[in-house]
Amino acid sequence: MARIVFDLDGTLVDSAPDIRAVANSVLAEEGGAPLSLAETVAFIGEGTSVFVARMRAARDIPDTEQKRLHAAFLPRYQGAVELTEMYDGVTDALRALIDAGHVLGLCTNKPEGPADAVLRHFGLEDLFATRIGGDSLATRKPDPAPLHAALDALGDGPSLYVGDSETDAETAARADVPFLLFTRGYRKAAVETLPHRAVFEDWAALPGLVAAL
Ligand SMILES: O=C(O)COP(=O)(O)O
Ligand SMILES: [Mg+2]
Repeated sequence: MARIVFDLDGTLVDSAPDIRAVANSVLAEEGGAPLSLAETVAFIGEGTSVFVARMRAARDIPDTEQKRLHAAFLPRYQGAVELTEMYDGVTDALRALIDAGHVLGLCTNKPEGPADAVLRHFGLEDLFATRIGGDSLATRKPDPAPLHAALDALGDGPSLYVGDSETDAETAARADVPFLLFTRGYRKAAVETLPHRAVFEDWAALPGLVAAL
Protein backbone atom coordinates (compact mmCIF):
# COMPACT_ATOMS: atom_id res chain seq x y z
CA MET A 1 0.00 0.00 0.00
CA ALA A 2 1.39 3.38 -0.99
CA ARG A 3 0.33 6.95 -0.42
CA ILE A 4 -0.02 8.47 -3.90
CA VAL A 5 -0.49 12.22 -4.22
CA PHE A 6 -1.54 13.90 -7.47
CA ASP A 7 -1.20 17.33 -8.99
CA LEU A 8 -4.37 18.65 -10.71
CA ASP A 9 -3.87 21.14 -13.58
CA GLY A 10 -2.08 19.50 -16.49
CA THR A 11 -2.05 16.14 -14.69
CA LEU A 12 -5.63 14.99 -14.05
CA VAL A 13 -7.28 17.68 -16.18
CA ASP A 14 -6.54 20.02 -19.06
CA SER A 15 -7.84 23.19 -17.43
CA ALA A 16 -5.85 25.79 -19.38
CA PRO A 17 -8.85 26.80 -21.55
CA ASP A 18 -10.87 27.75 -18.44
CA ILE A 19 -7.92 29.58 -16.86
CA ARG A 20 -7.43 31.42 -20.15
CA ALA A 21 -11.10 32.46 -20.23
CA VAL A 22 -10.90 33.83 -16.68
CA ALA A 23 -7.69 35.70 -17.50
CA ASN A 24 -9.18 37.15 -20.66
CA SER A 25 -12.31 38.36 -18.90
CA VAL A 26 -10.03 40.27 -16.49
CA LEU A 27 -7.81 41.56 -19.31
CA ALA A 28 -10.81 42.70 -21.35
CA GLU A 29 -11.76 45.12 -18.56
CA GLU A 30 -8.19 46.47 -18.53
CA GLY A 31 -8.09 47.01 -22.29
CA GLY A 32 -5.40 44.30 -22.57
CA ALA A 33 -5.15 41.92 -25.53
CA PRO A 34 -6.33 38.38 -24.71
CA LEU A 35 -3.86 35.62 -23.78
CA SER A 36 -3.28 32.84 -26.27
CA LEU A 37 -3.58 29.27 -25.06
CA ALA A 38 0.22 28.90 -25.28
CA GLU A 39 0.76 31.98 -23.10
CA THR A 40 -1.77 30.67 -20.59
CA VAL A 41 -0.07 27.28 -20.38
CA ALA A 42 3.31 28.97 -19.89
CA PHE A 43 1.96 31.00 -16.95
CA ILE A 44 0.32 28.06 -15.06
CA GLY A 45 2.11 26.15 -12.33
CA GLU A 46 2.92 28.33 -9.35
CA GLY A 47 -0.55 29.37 -8.26
CA THR A 48 -2.89 32.24 -9.01
CA SER A 49 -0.83 35.19 -7.77
CA VAL A 50 2.14 34.16 -9.92
CA PHE A 51 -0.23 33.54 -12.84
CA VAL A 52 -1.72 37.03 -12.53
CA ALA A 53 1.76 38.57 -12.20
CA ARG A 54 2.90 36.84 -15.40
CA MET A 55 -0.29 37.87 -17.17
CA ARG A 56 0.26 41.50 -16.16
CA ALA A 57 3.89 41.45 -17.21
CA ALA A 58 2.92 40.09 -20.64
CA ARG A 59 0.49 42.99 -21.12
CA ASP A 60 2.63 45.74 -19.51
CA ILE A 61 0.25 46.22 -16.60
CA PRO A 62 2.24 47.60 -13.63
CA ASP A 63 2.92 45.82 -10.33
CA THR A 64 0.76 48.36 -8.54
CA GLU A 65 -2.29 46.69 -10.13
CA GLN A 66 -1.44 43.17 -8.84
CA LYS A 67 -3.72 43.17 -5.82
CA ARG A 68 -6.69 44.56 -7.74
CA LEU A 69 -6.31 42.16 -10.68
CA HIS A 70 -5.80 39.15 -8.42
CA ALA A 71 -8.98 40.15 -6.57
CA ALA A 72 -10.81 40.35 -9.92
CA PHE A 73 -9.39 37.00 -11.04
CA LEU A 74 -10.23 34.83 -8.01
CA PRO A 75 -14.05 35.03 -7.88
CA ARG A 76 -14.29 34.31 -11.61
CA TYR A 77 -12.02 31.30 -11.16
CA GLN A 78 -14.17 29.63 -8.47
CA GLY A 79 -16.53 27.66 -10.73
CA ALA A 80 -14.42 27.60 -13.89
CA VAL A 81 -15.02 24.07 -15.17
CA GLU A 82 -16.94 24.32 -18.42
CA LEU A 83 -13.93 24.36 -20.76
CA THR A 84 -11.90 21.87 -18.71
CA GLU A 85 -11.41 18.29 -19.88
CA MET A 86 -10.22 15.31 -17.91
CA TYR A 87 -7.40 13.39 -19.58
CA ASP A 88 -8.49 10.02 -20.98
CA GLY A 89 -8.29 7.14 -18.56
CA VAL A 90 -7.91 9.17 -15.35
CA THR A 91 -10.96 7.84 -13.49
CA ASP A 92 -10.23 4.21 -14.36
CA ALA A 93 -6.58 4.56 -13.34
CA LEU A 94 -7.45 6.20 -10.00
CA ARG A 95 -10.06 3.52 -9.25
CA ALA A 96 -7.58 0.76 -10.14
CA LEU A 97 -5.02 2.25 -7.74
CA ILE A 98 -7.63 2.37 -4.95
CA ASP A 99 -8.68 -1.21 -5.73
CA ALA A 100 -5.01 -2.21 -5.45
CA GLY A 101 -5.02 -0.85 -1.89
CA HIS A 102 -3.36 2.53 -2.38
CA VAL A 103 -4.62 5.70 -0.74
CA LEU A 104 -4.82 8.86 -2.84
CA GLY A 105 -4.39 12.56 -2.15
CA LEU A 106 -4.35 15.80 -4.09
CA CYS A 107 -1.67 18.52 -3.86
CA THR A 108 -2.28 21.36 -6.29
CA ASN A 109 -1.40 25.04 -6.50
CA LYS A 110 -4.96 25.67 -7.72
CA PRO A 111 -6.95 27.27 -4.89
CA GLU A 112 -9.29 24.98 -2.96
CA GLY A 113 -12.48 26.51 -4.40
CA PRO A 114 -11.80 25.90 -8.10
CA ALA A 115 -9.99 22.63 -7.34
CA ASP A 116 -13.05 21.27 -5.53
CA ALA A 117 -15.30 22.51 -8.34
CA VAL A 118 -13.23 20.58 -10.90
CA LEU A 119 -13.21 17.39 -8.80
CA ARG A 120 -16.98 17.58 -8.32
CA HIS A 121 -17.57 18.31 -12.01
CA PHE A 122 -15.75 15.11 -12.99
CA GLY A 123 -17.04 12.99 -10.08
CA LEU A 124 -13.55 12.60 -8.61
CA GLU A 125 -14.17 14.15 -5.18
CA ASP A 126 -14.61 10.84 -3.32
CA LEU A 127 -11.41 9.31 -4.66
CA PHE A 128 -9.04 11.56 -2.69
CA ALA A 129 -8.67 11.04 1.05
CA THR A 130 -7.05 14.47 1.39
CA ARG A 131 -6.78 17.63 -0.71
CA ILE A 132 -4.28 20.48 -0.36
CA GLY A 133 -4.81 23.56 -2.55
CA GLY A 134 -2.63 26.55 -3.32
CA ASP A 135 -4.38 28.52 -0.55
CA SER A 136 -4.57 25.72 2.05
CA LEU A 137 -1.26 26.57 3.73
CA ALA A 138 0.93 29.64 4.07
CA THR A 139 3.28 28.20 1.44
CA ARG A 140 2.69 26.49 -1.88
CA LYS A 141 4.67 24.26 -4.29
CA PRO A 142 7.60 24.13 -4.99
CA ASP A 143 7.87 24.47 -1.20
CA PRO A 144 7.69 20.86 0.00
CA ALA A 145 5.33 21.65 2.92
CA PRO A 146 2.05 21.13 0.98
CA LEU A 147 3.19 17.73 -0.28
CA HIS A 148 4.33 16.75 3.21
CA ALA A 149 0.94 17.85 4.57
CA ALA A 150 -0.93 15.73 2.02
CA LEU A 151 1.24 12.69 2.74
CA ASP A 152 0.93 13.13 6.51
CA ALA A 153 -2.87 13.14 6.17
CA LEU A 154 -2.70 9.79 4.35
CA GLY A 155 -0.99 7.92 7.19
CA ASP A 156 2.09 5.75 6.78
CA GLY A 157 3.64 3.86 3.90
CA PRO A 158 5.74 4.49 0.84
CA SER A 159 4.97 7.71 -0.99
CA LEU A 160 4.74 8.90 -4.60
CA TYR A 161 3.96 12.24 -6.21
CA VAL A 162 2.43 12.37 -9.68
CA GLY A 163 2.58 15.65 -11.62
CA ASP A 164 3.26 17.36 -14.91
CA SER A 165 5.55 20.31 -14.31
CA GLU A 166 8.88 21.75 -13.26
CA THR A 167 7.16 22.90 -10.07
CA ASP A 168 6.02 19.35 -9.27
CA ALA A 169 9.42 17.80 -9.98
CA GLU A 170 11.10 20.36 -7.70
CA THR A 171 8.48 19.87 -4.98
CA ALA A 172 8.97 16.10 -5.01
CA ALA A 173 12.76 16.45 -4.98
CA ARG A 174 12.67 18.88 -2.04
CA ALA A 175 10.24 16.59 -0.18
CA ASP A 176 12.41 13.56 -1.01
CA VAL A 177 9.44 11.78 -2.58
CA PRO A 178 9.74 9.70 -5.81
CA PHE A 179 8.20 11.61 -8.73
CA LEU A 180 6.17 10.22 -11.63
CA LEU A 181 5.97 12.64 -14.56
CA PHE A 182 2.89 12.83 -16.81
CA THR A 183 4.31 14.03 -20.11
CA ARG A 184 1.22 15.56 -21.79
CA GLY A 185 0.64 18.39 -19.30
CA TYR A 186 2.07 21.91 -19.04
CA ARG A 187 5.79 21.17 -18.68
CA LYS A 188 8.13 23.57 -20.49
CA ALA A 189 11.45 21.80 -19.82
CA ALA A 190 12.59 18.62 -21.54
CA VAL A 191 11.69 15.40 -19.72
CA GLU A 192 15.37 14.49 -19.18
CA THR A 193 16.01 17.74 -17.31
CA LEU A 194 13.41 17.03 -14.61
CA PRO A 195 14.27 14.59 -11.82
CA HIS A 196 11.80 11.68 -11.97
CA ARG A 197 11.43 8.00 -11.06
CA ALA A 198 9.32 7.22 -14.14
CA VAL A 199 7.31 8.93 -16.89
CA PHE A 200 3.95 8.11 -18.48
CA GLU A 201 1.97 9.61 -21.33
CA ASP A 202 -1.11 7.41 -21.08
CA TRP A 203 -3.11 7.20 -17.86
CA ALA A 204 -3.93 3.57 -18.61
CA ALA A 205 -0.26 2.79 -17.95
CA LEU A 206 -0.13 4.28 -14.44
CA PRO A 207 -1.49 1.37 -12.33
CA GLY A 208 1.03 -1.02 -13.92
CA LEU A 209 3.82 1.50 -13.48
CA VAL A 210 3.04 1.90 -9.78
CA ALA A 211 2.83 -1.88 -9.31
CA ALA A 212 6.26 -2.28 -10.89
CA LEU A 213 7.98 0.26 -8.60
O1 LIG B 1 -2.69 26.69 -10.35
C1 LIG B 1 -1.57 26.48 -10.82
O2 LIG B 1 -0.75 27.38 -11.11
C2 LIG B 1 -1.13 25.09 -11.10
O3 LIG B 1 -1.98 24.11 -10.60
P1 LIG B 1 -1.38 22.63 -10.40
O4 LIG B 1 -0.50 22.74 -9.19
O5 LIG B 1 -2.61 21.78 -10.18
O6 LIG B 1 -0.65 22.27 -11.65
MG1 LIG C 1 0.23 20.84 -12.89
